Amino acid sequence: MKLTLLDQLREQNPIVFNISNFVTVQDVANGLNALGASPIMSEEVAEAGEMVGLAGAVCLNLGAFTVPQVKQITAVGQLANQAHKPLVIDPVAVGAVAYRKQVATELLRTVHPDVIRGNAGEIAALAGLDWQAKGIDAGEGAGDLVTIAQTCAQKQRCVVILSGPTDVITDGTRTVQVENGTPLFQTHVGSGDMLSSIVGAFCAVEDDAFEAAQTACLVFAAIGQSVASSQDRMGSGTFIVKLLDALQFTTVAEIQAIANYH
Ligand SMILES: Nc1ncnc2c1ncn2[C@@H]1O[C@H](COP(=O)(O)OP(=O)(O)OP(=O)(O)O)[C@@H](O)[C@H]1O
Ligand SMILES: Cc1ncsc1CCO
Ligand SMILES: [Mg+2]
Repeated sequence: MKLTLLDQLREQNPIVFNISNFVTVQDVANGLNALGASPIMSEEVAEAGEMVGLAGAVCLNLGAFTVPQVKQITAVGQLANQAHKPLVIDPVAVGAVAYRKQVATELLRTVHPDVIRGNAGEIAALAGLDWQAKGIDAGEGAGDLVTIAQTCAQKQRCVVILSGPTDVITDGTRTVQVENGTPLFQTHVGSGDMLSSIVGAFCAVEDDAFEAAQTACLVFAAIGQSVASSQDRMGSGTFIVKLLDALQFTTVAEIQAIANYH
C-alpha cells in the first residue's frame, strides 16, 4: 500500500476530468478539490479533446445519461484511451436496469478502462454473475465478493473495485481488501461517485492502477471512519460536511494509524 501517494497527489494537484451525473456533481467536484486534486466537468462533446488533453485522469460516471450524453461519454473514453490517460468507469445501477447494462456493455466494447469502481450489484452485473441489485444500491446476493470482483476484473481486463462494508480491489490475480469505513457513507448519496473520482486522482499520480485504486479506497474509507468516530449520533448532513473538512486536512500518518487492510 503506497499511502504516500496522498502527499504526491496534494503536491501535484492533478486535473481530473469527470463526466458526472446531475445528482452528485457537486459532491464529486468538492471531494476532489478538498483532497487536493483539481476537478473539471463538461457535457459538451466539442471540447472533449481539449478536456482530455489537460486532464491527468478521466472518470466516466454512468449515473444519469441521455442518448446524446452516451455519445459524448464514448467519445471522451476513446480520447482518453488514445491519449493514454488513466480512465475510471463508475457503472451506476447496471445491476438494476437492463438498459444501463446494455449501454455499459456497449461502451466497454469500444473503451478500455483502467479501473471499474462499483458496488456488489454493479460489479456482479458486469461479471455476468447472479445478484439482486436494488436501484443505485448494492442489494443482496449469495456470491463471494472476492470471486465476483476477480471474475469481473478477468472479464473486463482491468482493475476492479467492489466497494461496500469491505472494499475488494483486484486486478484479477492480486487482491487487497480494505476493512475501514463507516455505514454513514451509505446515508450520503454520491459517496461511491466521490470514491470513483478520487480513484481517478490517484491514477493521475501513480502508473500502476492496482496500487492507485487500493490507496484511494484506503484513504477515502479511513477518512470517513475517522469522521464518524469523532461524534456520537452523527447524521448524514454533518457527515458530508465533516468528510469534506477531513479530506482536506487528514494526514498520511493519521490514516496509517487506523489503516485496516489485508
Ligand atoms: N456499511 C459500510 N461500512 C463501511 N463502509 C462503507 C459501507 N458502505 C459503504 N462504505 C464505503 O462507502 C464508500 C462508497 O461505497 P458504496 O459501495 O456505498 O458506493 P455506491 O453504492 O456506489 O454509492 P452511491 O451510489 O451512493 O454513490 C466506499 O468507500 C465504501 O468503503
Ligand atoms: C440517485 C441517483 N440516480 C441516478 S445517479 C444517482 C446518484 C448515485 O450515483
Ligand atoms: Mg454508486
